Amino acid sequence: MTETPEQTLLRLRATIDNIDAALIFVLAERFRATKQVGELKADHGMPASDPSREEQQVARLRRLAEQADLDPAFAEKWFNFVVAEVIRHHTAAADAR
Ligand SMILES: C=C(O[C@@H]1C=C(C(=O)O)C=C[C@H]1O)C(=O)O
Repeated sequence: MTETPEQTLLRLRATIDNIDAALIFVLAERFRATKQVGELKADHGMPASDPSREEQQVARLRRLAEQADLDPAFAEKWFNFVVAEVIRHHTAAADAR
């Protein structure tokens, strides 16, 4: 029996909801790790940001995005958005010392 368009939409949306949930958990794990990096940096007077590391990460993520058929410019934008928030946290951790 073939699906109706409404059933197809519901099925696809269930997949989207699962993926969104997975992204939230993955992001939470990433921030759990970067929080520890922020505390380490604050404890040892290290700078909040590391532009050369970020450059390497962007190059790697752009390559991965191309392989995955994802727009590399979008991957870079997403990374920069996340890193800006991480650096905000690191700066706040250093200021709190
Ligand atoms: C997490 C770090 O701090 C900053 C945040 C990064 C990130 O979120 O990937 C990368 C480099 C740094 O600007 C780090 O230095 O590794």
